[in-house]
Amino acid sequence: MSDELKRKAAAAALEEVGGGMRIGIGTGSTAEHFIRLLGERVRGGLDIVGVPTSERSAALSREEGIRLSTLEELPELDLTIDGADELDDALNLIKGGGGALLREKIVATASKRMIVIADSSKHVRHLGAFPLPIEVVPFGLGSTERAVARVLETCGYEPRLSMREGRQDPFITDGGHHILDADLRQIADPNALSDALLRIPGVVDHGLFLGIAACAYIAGGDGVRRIEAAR
Ligand SMILES: O=C[C@H](O)[C@H](O)[C@H](O)COP(=O)(O)O
Repeated sequence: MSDELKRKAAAAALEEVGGGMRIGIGTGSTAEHFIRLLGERVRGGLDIVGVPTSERSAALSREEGIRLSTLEELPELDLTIDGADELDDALNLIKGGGGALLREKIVATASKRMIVIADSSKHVRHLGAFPLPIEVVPFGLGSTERAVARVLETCGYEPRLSMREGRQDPFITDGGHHILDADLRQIADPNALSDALLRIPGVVDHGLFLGIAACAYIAGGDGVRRIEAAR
């Protein structure tokens, strides 16, 4: 069911893709539906070029016959279409459940518009039930973890942190970093938390995408809704 909803959200967002566009290609199970549907359109003659947000999405896009480029060749994109782990009414997001948050944020902010695709279970009143991914450099990991815990406490959260594990242990992102997942339950002030985390030198970025998404296609039992960010 949820997989079918993800496909419906992806199909609705695909309508926004036009010939000649430079498209940021997201990561995750919802984005994979988008990549497959985009591949069908490309094989049907649609001429676009994609910039993938992960090695996984790059591999699938190539299998689908989608022409790929980089932000070095194309520093500005027309549109990025990507999934999310959580989104609220203002279209603030938590991303990074699949570990691709850094490239996803770079690609989304290099785009004129970011469109989120999700099933309705991802649409929440307040962000935070999904653990917030925090990407950290391997050097100084112990100290960075302590600094993150201190920042969480200062911001009023219990510092429930876990090092994400992967096939290699710990998990390694496409950029060669690790991920700390912070179980915050509910994020009261996402902007304050974002600023505080980004002041820690060992933190590369985190999964809060604030004021980045322009619209979302959310698929539920009653169809696909399109929500615009109020700005
Ligand atoms: O790092 C992964 C990405 O941020 C994904 O877009 C996010 O985790 C949502 O993935 P899914 O569509 O599989 O729920």
